[in-house]
Amino acid sequence: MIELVELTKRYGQRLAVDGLSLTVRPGTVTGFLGPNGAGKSTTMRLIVGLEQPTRGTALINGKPYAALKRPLSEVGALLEAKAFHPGRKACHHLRWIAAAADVPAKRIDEVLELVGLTSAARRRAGAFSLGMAQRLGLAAALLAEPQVLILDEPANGLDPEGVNWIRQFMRGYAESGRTVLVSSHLLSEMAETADHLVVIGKGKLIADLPTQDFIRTATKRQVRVRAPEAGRLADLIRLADQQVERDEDGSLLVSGMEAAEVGRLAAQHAIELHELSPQTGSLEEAFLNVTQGASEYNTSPAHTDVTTAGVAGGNQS
Ligand SMILES: Nc1ncnc2c1ncn2[C@@H]1O[C@H](COP(=O)(O)OP(=O)(O)OP(=O)(O)O)[C@@H](O)[C@H]1O
Repeated sequence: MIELVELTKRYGQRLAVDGLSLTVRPGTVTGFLGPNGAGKSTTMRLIVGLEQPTRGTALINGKPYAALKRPLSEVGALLEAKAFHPGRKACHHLRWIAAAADVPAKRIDEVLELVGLTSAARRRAGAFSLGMAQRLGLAAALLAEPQVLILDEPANGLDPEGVNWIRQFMRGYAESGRTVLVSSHLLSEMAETADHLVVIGKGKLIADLPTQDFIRTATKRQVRVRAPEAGRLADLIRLADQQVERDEDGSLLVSGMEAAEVGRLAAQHAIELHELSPQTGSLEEAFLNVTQGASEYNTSPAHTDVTTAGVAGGNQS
């Protein structure tokens, strides 16, 4: 379990983490989300004692990192993919960590096998691709079979097989009763992996709740309806003071009513229905809704102005 109490980190004028209080529980994968610069990596570094808080505390299994007797068997962290000596072979990198953590050498082969790096064990880590470096970092984090796993963007650089593997792995790890905290910008991936979400913006807590609740509360709930007499049904819905819009494919998207209510209304007026389906929003939609205004680095809309773009002196005439 990880507990943060009023955790705060200031760098000069900048409050990177601002009074974060939350608990990351065992048995679940907790996704840690936030726009760029929100303070996710800083929070993770504070948890594992790589930074000192300006104020507040971070506890792992009830203790600050520095007070853990066998830190590597309590918490494994993958924070920086290329945190190894580039000239060292992968197996040698793991050997010194194993020695420091008092882990038997045979465990090195097990973790290399687990992350799919057995065939690269004797290659120099400096020549590894980003995906291979991530796998090696994960192998190091897992050496002492820690109770708590903290992963900062672990899917970064992984190929599709690797992304799928890490998702299954994190789920399995949490199901065995351990704690997993993982940050990621891959929201569709997070929607499938995380049971619970912590969302921060500008260092502050925005949301801390189960993934499905987060999506439900932060997105528009709609019901899609297909009916030959869509126009008549739309009029009845508006008469009931609810909102309805026509989608491009001719179906209706009703807001403010449950599917059963729309079905009842249609039945009362003998309107034939060809589809009646509640629409669930996406994690991406929910994330964008709640982090509006909490993002420091906003971009302009993603379209290209063809009248001026890419043409030096394009507005001369
Ligand atoms: N060592 C440091 N010195 C000064 N400022 C820092 C330092 N580390 C982080 N910051 C600042 O703290 C803020 C939070 O950064 P952090 O890397 O924790 O965000 P993040 O949520 O992990 O972002 P991203 O999604 O881009 O990785 C940023 O404004 C960053 O510039």
